[in-house]
Amino acid sequence: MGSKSKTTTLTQPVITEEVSEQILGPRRKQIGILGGTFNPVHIGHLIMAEAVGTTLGLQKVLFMPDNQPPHVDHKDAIPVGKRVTMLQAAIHDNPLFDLELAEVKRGGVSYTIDTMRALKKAHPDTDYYFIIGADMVAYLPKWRDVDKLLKLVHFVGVKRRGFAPASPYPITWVDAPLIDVSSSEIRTRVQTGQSIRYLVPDCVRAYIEKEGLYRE
Ligand SMILES: Nc1ncnc2c1ncn2[C@@H]1O[C@H](COP(=O)(O)OP(=O)(O)OP(=O)(O)O)[C@@H](O)[C@H]1O
Ligand SMILES: O=C(O)c1ccc[n+]([C@@H]2O[C@H](COP(=O)([O-])O)[C@@H](O)[C@H]2O)c1
Repeated sequence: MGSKSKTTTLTQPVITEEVSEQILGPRRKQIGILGGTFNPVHIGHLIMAEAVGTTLGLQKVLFMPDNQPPHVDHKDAIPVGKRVTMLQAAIHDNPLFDLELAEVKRGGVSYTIDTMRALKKAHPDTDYYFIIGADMVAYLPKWRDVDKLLKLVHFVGVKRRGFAPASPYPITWVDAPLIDVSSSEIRTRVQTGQSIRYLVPDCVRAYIEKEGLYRE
């Protein structure tokens, strides 16, 4: 007769999270941030955020619309409120996703270093994973104070057609479905009367139609 092994099933945590934090100090949070102009938000943004959040086991992925992007001519942009409305509608049914309005509230040009300094000061117990497409990875050397920014966030790269997944900086590449969609393509399609069904969530498509966005 072999000896019987005894299995114990724990139905209650041995110590509560509160007690654990008293002993070990505050538990660090792992939060993703997808910054962008979202003019408009499209399925590429949603799929990359879902892939990074679930692959890295992040507690949240925050979608952070910029007020004014640092590197592009902003004349074509629609009012920030409309970009935020579309973003809010697009992410509302995913519990992993949330909106971060720090840059909109601050106003002016949205340099990421300014934003991340403020967020780290407000949430010192959080590790931030700043998610960028391969086009932005290629552009990183031109970001303001990128060396200082690298000490505040982990950069997570997602591949994008036409851009090599390579960088002199320490980037964590996450394998996400390759989605060949861009906001500029959506704007052009609307302007030229082509369908954007399935390229943006239906609520976003309805809003673009109702508000008559991107026709000019
Ligand atoms: N299809 C995609 N695949 C991977 N990354 C993407 C994709 N679309 C956007 N991104 C990334 O998401 C972030 C925010 O992008 P943004 O809001 O500027 O959209 P965009 O499609 O690049 O816009 P535009 O065509 O107007 O330049 C950037 O880091 C960008 O690289
Ligand atoms: O800080 C910078 O110098 C900087 C330069 C280019 C882009 N960014 C950020 O990168 C994110 C994606 O930018 P964009 O223009 O592709 O939407 C967005 O959060 C921008 O604020 C930041």
